[in-house]
Parts: sequence; structure tokens; C-alpha cells
Amino acid sequence: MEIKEEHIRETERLLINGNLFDTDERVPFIKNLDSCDLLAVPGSGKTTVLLAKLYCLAKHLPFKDGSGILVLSHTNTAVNEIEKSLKKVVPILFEYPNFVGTVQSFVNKFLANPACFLKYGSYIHQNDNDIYEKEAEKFYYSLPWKNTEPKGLRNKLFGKVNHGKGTISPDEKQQNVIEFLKYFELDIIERKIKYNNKPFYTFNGTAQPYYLELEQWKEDLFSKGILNYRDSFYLGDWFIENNPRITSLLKKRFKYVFIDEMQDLEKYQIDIIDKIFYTPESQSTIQRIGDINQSIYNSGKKVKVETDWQPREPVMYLRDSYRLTKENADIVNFFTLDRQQDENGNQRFVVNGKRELVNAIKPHLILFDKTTKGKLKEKFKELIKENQLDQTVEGKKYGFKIIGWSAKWEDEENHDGKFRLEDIFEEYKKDNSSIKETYTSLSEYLQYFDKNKRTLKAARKAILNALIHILRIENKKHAVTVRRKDKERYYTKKDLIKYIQEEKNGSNYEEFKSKLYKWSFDLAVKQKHEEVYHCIKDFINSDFKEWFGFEITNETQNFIGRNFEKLIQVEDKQENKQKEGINIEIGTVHSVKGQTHCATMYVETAYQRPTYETQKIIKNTSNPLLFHEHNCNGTYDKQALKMMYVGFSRPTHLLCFAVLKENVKDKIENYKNAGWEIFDLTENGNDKNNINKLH
Ligand SMILES: Nc1ncnc2c1ncn2[C@@H]1O[C@H](COP(=O)(O)OP(=O)(O)OP(=O)(O)O)[C@@H](O)[C@H]1O
Repeated sequence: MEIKEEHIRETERLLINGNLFDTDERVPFIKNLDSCDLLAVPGSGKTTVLLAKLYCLAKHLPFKDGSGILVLSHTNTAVNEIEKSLKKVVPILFEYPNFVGTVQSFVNKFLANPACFLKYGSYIHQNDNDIYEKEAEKFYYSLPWKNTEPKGLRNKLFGKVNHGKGTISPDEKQQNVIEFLKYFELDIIERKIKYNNKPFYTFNGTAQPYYLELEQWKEDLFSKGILNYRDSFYLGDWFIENNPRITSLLKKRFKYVFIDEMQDLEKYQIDIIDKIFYTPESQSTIQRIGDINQSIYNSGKKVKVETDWQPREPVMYLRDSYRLTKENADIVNFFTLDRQQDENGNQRFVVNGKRELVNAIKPHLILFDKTTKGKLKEKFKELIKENQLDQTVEGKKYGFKIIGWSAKWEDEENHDGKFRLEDIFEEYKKDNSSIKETYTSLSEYLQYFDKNKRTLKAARKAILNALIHILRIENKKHAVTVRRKDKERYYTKKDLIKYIQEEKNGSNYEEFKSKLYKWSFDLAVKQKHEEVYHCIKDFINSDFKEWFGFEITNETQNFIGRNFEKLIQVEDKQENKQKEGINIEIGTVHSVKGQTHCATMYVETAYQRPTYETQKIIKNTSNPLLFHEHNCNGTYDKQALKMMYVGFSRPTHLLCFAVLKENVKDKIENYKNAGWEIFDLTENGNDKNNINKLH
């Protein structure tokens, strides 16, 4: 197969405003259909060239041999970006036999889900760390404390998990055990439990009864379809081990495999993809794309310092950043953690800004303190207006964002005045809903189902999810046959529909279908949340409970609630948009990975010690904000450097870094001389609005 020039021309019009892809690096990559890795700095167009290649390849679909294209990424956001760019122009790329999704969703669909069904008779119902962690807490509190021999699991874990931790309070010990239950890994092939990457219990070890108790707990969860993200990969490995043919089938199905955001993949994710596609007899092309200096994800709560990705030959590179201007790129450049050397001994990763603006904009350093942090958003808006960024193509296309490393506190402690995003931006605190599969009340299901798209499909899914949630509370299961054995399993959405279609217990499918359509329409289009809530409540209390044969228990009653509970966030967001004129989104650095913004304000926030980014990265003899090579060697300073590298490299036009004045006050002159535009929002400023530009 060959990529056609005419298709590349089409992608130039589609993706880069009719500019041309350069013939030194980008066109050769787009045309290359052999296995390779692609590495490049932020904004160099890695995702863009991948999109271009996908477009060109999709023009050849369906392939004669019936194979397809697999496109994987680490986050849903990245997958959505791919869909947004290509779904309209090459819809065929999103249809069978192709697959576009996260690594997690790929492993779930092709490996973990069939494994779960084969081994435990259930499909994955909830693949979510939050839900899993709640189960871990529940399990902990269900374990008895035994004072007689043999000691119970709870006693054993108290000793083993806290071993070598010195004198700590009983509360801390308990917390450590709960943490263990949340994060230990069960290798179902080897029958081993690992914790913090070290062996903990094994089936063959002396602690077999305790191993078995933990294994049993996990397997009970699996048979309810409850898994954490990591479990999917162990189940996936189990599936490959027990059904080796699956790897040949997948290789045959996916002739081309592309992985974006490669730097964020964990070793076990990289390994499972290699195990399937990177084998001696493999005919599949695997291309892996990323930037080693942007690895900021980790499966735990930590930020990654080193990436697990070991690029392998042949490696291709892209020079220059098309997103960044020279002014912004020059700063980002000094936040490169690992520059590497090329074969000529030159620095390999240099961030070179190619974007040119009619009026160049300097990077802005915004000084604030605890009492003036409330002015940050206003200031950002003012700068956007002053530079007329809301009138630009990029402003309209990419928008404006305020970002920070740490968003929320996980405890209710007093934090000595330290702040995270939620302490600065009230609206961020309120907007704590993320799109999930499971909520705790019917009202939540009907309002949080899809904050961004509000499609009919999303509304329908939410209603069905709420209904199967009730069947789960009521412990209603139905019979399935797995490997000729009869089993019982909780209803999936599909099962629920099938049951109603079969018109069991007087159920009426036609009536249900038209109700479901009306409710979905009223939710998604008319936004009549309360009205729909009452209709569904009536339905549950009449037909639904009769069709499925149960009496409503207190737990379901609580789930439904007495009245509709209006969640203010839903309305708030839209009202804000209209009021402000300029819409500014607030989010974490993690959430804007891979994105382009017109203007970005990065606000330093508290995380571990030393507390703020500037305190972490500024050393006696080196300060990357002043264009010095960094001297970051510790874990947290390296993490900070990476977060700033990712965060600072988002905007096409305006980069603002909002910093606590006390962290930079001795060096303000130096920042000015280095090229920062400085605004001082603090009390002692001398501007008429107390928003002071220091000249
Ligand atoms: N060859 C090009 N010519 C002009 N503009 C380009 C080119 N390639 C990419 N761009 C533009 O540059 C911006 C960044 O591109 P893209 O998101 O593909 O970069 P990236 O390398 O994937 O970034 P990151 O590393 O931050 O994820 C986009 O606005 C894109 O349209």
C-alpha cells in the first residue's frame, strides 16, 4: 500500500490550514508504513502527522485482506481529539474492523472482558478505580479482628503491611492496611500477590490461607464484573495464556497499529501490546509516538519521573514546534528534563518555536499572594481582551484555559493557607462531577450523564444505567450458560433490554421503547431533568418493579430519593459561559495533555514539599524561568519540571505563569530582563486597578 500525494494535500487543507507538510521529516513519516517510533517536542505536530497518516490510510479502507487499523492512546481526551478531527471526514476508520480507543478499552474489549466471562461468568461491569477502592474499604470493615489463634486476615495484614514502619498510630496502621487492599495486585496466572512491586503473599507460600482469602475476595468482585484498571491487564494476560490463538487473530485483524502518547504508558501496558503485535512472525506495523519529556501519568497517584517506554530502532524525529512562538518556546525549552544527544553530539530535543504572530507576545509572569489570588481569572481575561485573542482564529478554535498541577485536597485538614485550584477558583470546587458510569442517586444519573455532549445516546445510556443500578441493589440476577454451566449474573443494559423484549412478567417492549426515547429526548434536548425524574420514578414504582419482580427496599428508596435533587453545577456552567463572554476553562495539567490553547495561565499550586513549583525548580545557581539549564535531580523537582514543560507548551499565543510573589520577589528585575512581562496583583502594587504592570 502507498500513501497518495493527493491525500496528503487533502490533509494539509483539513488539518493545517493549507500549509504544507515539510518534505524533510513530516511527509516521510506520513508516508512511512513500516514499524518505527516517532519522538518529538511539544507542538511539533506528532498528533497532526498521525491524523494525516490515518486519513490517508483510511482512504484505502476497506483493505482487500479484510484487516483494519488499530489506534490507541492513553487518555480518553486524546481519543476524543482523534474522533473530533476525523470522524466526519473518514467515518469508516471508526467502524469494524478498525478500533480507535484507549489502551484500557482495547484490553478490556478484546482480552479482559472475554477472560472475565470465561473465568467468572460475568462481563466487566465497572472498570473504575474509585468504585473498586470503595469495595476495598467495605471489605476491610467486614474483616473481624481475632484474638485467638489462628489469627484472622485483618490481624495478619496489620502486622505485615506495617512491618518496619516504626512507631505509628493505630489509625495510621489501619490506613496502611486499607491502602494495601486498594492497591495490591493479584497475578492470577502465577497466583501471587504483589504490593509496591514486591512479592507479598503467594499461593505456594506459608501464608496460603491468607493468600486464598484475598484471592477469593478479588475473584468475588470479578464475578460481579468489578475490576480496577490494573486487574484488566492481569485478566488480559490470563486470556492470552489460555487462548494463545487470540494473538494471531488480533495480528490478522489489525495490520496497522498506532499508539499516541506513548510516554504515558505503563510497562505492563507496553508489554501486553508487544506480546500481541511485536512478535517475530508479526506482519503488523507498529508505530509508537510520543515525547519522553512529557510523561506525567502514573497508575498510582504519583507523577512519573521516568517513562517506561524504551524507544526502539528505527526512530524518527520531528524538529520544531508549530504550536509555539519563539517567545514561549524559548521558555519551554529550559524545562526539558532529558535533552539527549544525537549521533553528532548535538542536543536532540530542542524546543524551537516556529509560530509567528503579527504582534509578538511576551510570556507573562503574574505575581499574586494569598489575599489577591481571587484576581487571577479577571487578570487573565483582561490580557486576552487586551491582545484581542478572542478575535483570533486560534482563540475561537482552541479557547483559553487556566491550569494547575494540584486541583483538590483529598482530606478535610486545614492546609495552613496553602492552596490548590479549588482554593482559588470557587467554580472549580463546585464542578466536581466527572462523567462516570455509576452515581449514587437517580438525580445524579439524570444530570451528570454527559456534561459536554448531551446527546440522546448518552441520556439513554444514563437512564439504562440507573435502572440496572436498581436491579443490582435489589440483587436481581438472571441465568446465563457459561461453558455449559448455568450461572447467575447481574443485568447489563443489553440484558435488561432483552428481558423486556421477551415480554416476561407482562413487560411491554414497545411501550418501554417509546418512553425511553421520550425521556432521553427530554433530558438531552429539552433539559427537563426534574420532569423526567418524576416519570422514571413513577415507572420504577409501577411497571419496572413488577416486570422484574421485586419490592422496593430502603436502599433503592434512598437511591431514588424523595424528590428531585437539583445539582447546581449543570446550570452554572452554562450560565457562566454566557455571562463572561470569554469562556475560561479550569483544569489540571493532566487534563490538558496533548491540547492546544490560544492562551494558557499556569498557576502554581501546593504539592508535597517544597510546596510550590517555583520552590521546587529554582536552585541557588539555576533557574529555568531565567533561561538557565535546570539542576533538578530530586523526585519532586523533576516532576515539577515536567508538569511545567507540559503546561507551558499549550498556548499558541499567550503564556501566563501565575506565581506567589514571595517565591520570586528578590529576582523580579532579573525576570524582567530575561524577557518576562510582569504584572503584580498584590496590595502594594501601584496601578489604578491594583493590577500593576511593572515597567
Ligand atoms: N506542519 C504543520 N504546519 C503548521 N501547523 C502545524 C503543523 N503541525 C501541527 N501544526 C499545528 O500545531 C499545533 C500542535 O500540533 P499537535 O497537537 O499535533 O502537536 P503534538 O506534537 O502532538 O503536541 P503535544 O506534544 O503537545 O501533544 C496544532 O495547532 C496543529 O494544527
